[in-house]
Amino acid sequence: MVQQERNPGMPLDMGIINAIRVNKAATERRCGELGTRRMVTGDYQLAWLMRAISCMDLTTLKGNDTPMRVFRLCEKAKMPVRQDMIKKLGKADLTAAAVCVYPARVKDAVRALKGTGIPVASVATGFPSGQTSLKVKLAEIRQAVVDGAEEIDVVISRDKVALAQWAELYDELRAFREACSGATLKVIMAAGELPTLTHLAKASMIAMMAGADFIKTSTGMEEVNATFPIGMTMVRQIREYYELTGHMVGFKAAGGINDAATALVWLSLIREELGVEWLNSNYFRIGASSLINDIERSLWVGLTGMCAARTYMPLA
Ligand SMILES: O=C[C@H](O)COP(=O)(O)O
Repeated sequence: MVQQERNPGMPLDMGIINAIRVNKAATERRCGELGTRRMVTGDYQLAWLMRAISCMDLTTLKGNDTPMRVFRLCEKAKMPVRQDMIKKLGKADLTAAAVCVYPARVKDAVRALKGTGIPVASVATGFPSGQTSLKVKLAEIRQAVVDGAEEIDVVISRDKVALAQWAELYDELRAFREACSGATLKVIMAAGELPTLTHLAKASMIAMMAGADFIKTSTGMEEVNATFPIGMTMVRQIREYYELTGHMVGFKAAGGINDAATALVWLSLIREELGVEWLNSNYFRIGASSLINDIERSLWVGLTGMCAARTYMPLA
């Protein structure tokens, strides 16, 4: 599909922000319906699992990440599923959407992915807590871009949300967007650390007004990460923003997504709430450090009707 013009953002409109309210009970009720009807099966399921892979930011965010671990992850991003399976699935090739690493590992990933067209995403701005100065946050973004990251996953200042400092939040995100220059800006809401779904919805709208290309649920390190009520709240703001401006903003679900069945529910949430136009890597990502193997095993089961032996396909 043709990619739309990048979201340019818009001036902060407090009238819109003040009017945002989320009905938690209704949101949870709606989420309870997900995955219970109209789920894809058979060949369609295989196609959807492949879609999930092509929308995946393969991630490693560990204190003990080394160039070798990043190299191995990049090899997995280039060939996420065994070659013979890809052939059986009737695909010419299949890759992950991006590889996501800490800033110190960007150069390793850029080197490993050279010539593949797979972008490197760097977390930044004092990930995961964001508890550092604006000056340091901006320097971190700029350095990651200089090192070759094409996508920057920034964290919001949760204190600004808790204190309802909406203008300050907008200004900071605007500055992040400028520091990214041409790189894709993904704004992590760290939703599990925000007081309510209404705060999350307001912060999501502000991120889009400030020019976010994607809004992302979580760092993967909060106590509560990518839940469906969190995702539902965010994608509904994406829909509002689209109706307001005509700009499609992407959505990234991240944190604790580690089985194929859950990944499929995320895909159906996007299809039902935003439409199939969003179901590609320009507008939808799943950030995950341990999902790919379960999807690979599910593809195997779908292709052969048998479970893969531990020795044939690693469990993790
Ligand atoms: O951005 C991606 C997340 O950090 C991944 O979280 P996970 O390790 O729970 O899959």
